[in-house]
Amino acid sequence: MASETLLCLPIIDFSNQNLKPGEPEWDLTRAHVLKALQDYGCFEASFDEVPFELRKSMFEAIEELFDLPLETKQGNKSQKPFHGYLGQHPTVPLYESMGIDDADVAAKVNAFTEKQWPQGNKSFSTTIQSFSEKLSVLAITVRRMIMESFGLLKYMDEHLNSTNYLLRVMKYQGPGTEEPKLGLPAHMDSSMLTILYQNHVHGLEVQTKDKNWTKVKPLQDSFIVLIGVSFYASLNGRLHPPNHRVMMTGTTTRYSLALLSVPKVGHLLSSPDELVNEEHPRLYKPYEFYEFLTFFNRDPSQNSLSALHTYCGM
Ligand SMILES: O=C(O)CCC(=O)C(=O)O
Ligand SMILES: [Fe+2]
Repeated sequence: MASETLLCLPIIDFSNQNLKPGEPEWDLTRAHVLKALQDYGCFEASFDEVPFELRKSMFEAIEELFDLPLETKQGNKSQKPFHGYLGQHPTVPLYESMGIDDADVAAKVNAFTEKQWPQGNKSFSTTIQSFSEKLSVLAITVRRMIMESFGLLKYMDEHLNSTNYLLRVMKYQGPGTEEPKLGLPAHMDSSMLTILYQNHVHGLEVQTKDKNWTKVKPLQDSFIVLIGVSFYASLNGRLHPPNHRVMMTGTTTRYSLALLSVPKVGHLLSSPDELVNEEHPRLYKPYEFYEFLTFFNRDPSQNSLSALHTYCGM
């Protein structure tokens, strides 16, 4: 379907100092979050806890990483599907990406950095860790608000402790034409929650409920928050993850990053009984995220929700 429309996602401000559970501002913001996720599965977030200088350093760090020789980048391998180096794929020639697991944990980031730069690169590690740690606060806030909205307070700690943070960094080459070319195929994120941040080059498109593909052009300072399939399953289908893709035009390189809240190895995902009733029968049997990802990885071209249904649907 042609991409013609421009989508102005709801913009929600998380910079307010009074944004604390129990405060009126919190309740108001939580209502906006719920409405945006019900309508689109995603929204734009402004969040000034990540300083401007750090955002700038982050793109410099990512560029430096992608400028390394291909063999070095390909050395970034992982047992976990979709975590290591991805790129040089004939169907998505513009796309390259790498994953840094536990990107908010200094020791883990250092280990990644040492593999890429055996001689060391302290500023890369510091930038990645600091950015991820600061941005994870936004992920926690949004997840708290979602859990509260569905009356799941008693599961809050378990939910927040059930994930770690994977940072995926992306590079999309400009195709050198004004005719849009596929940067990243349509998909839903398997994560619990995803927070995207991009340089000045647009390209993200989201499929709305009426099935139209619409361009998302976030403000320069905005993050895009999307709900993932793991949250959909944990909420027994209450919030739907958005289908999204990247389309590229022109000659400028697009850099983007995604901070993914992903279920920890061994954690069993299941929806609380409170969200199961006659109107909402249980959708999935409890499942382990990485076992599902391994199953999904056998045919990543399939829709991840139908893959989940095949894997553990009731
Ligand atoms: O580059 C983007 O803006 C989107 C990336 C994305 O959807 C993903 O990594 O799952
Ligand atoms: Fe995505």
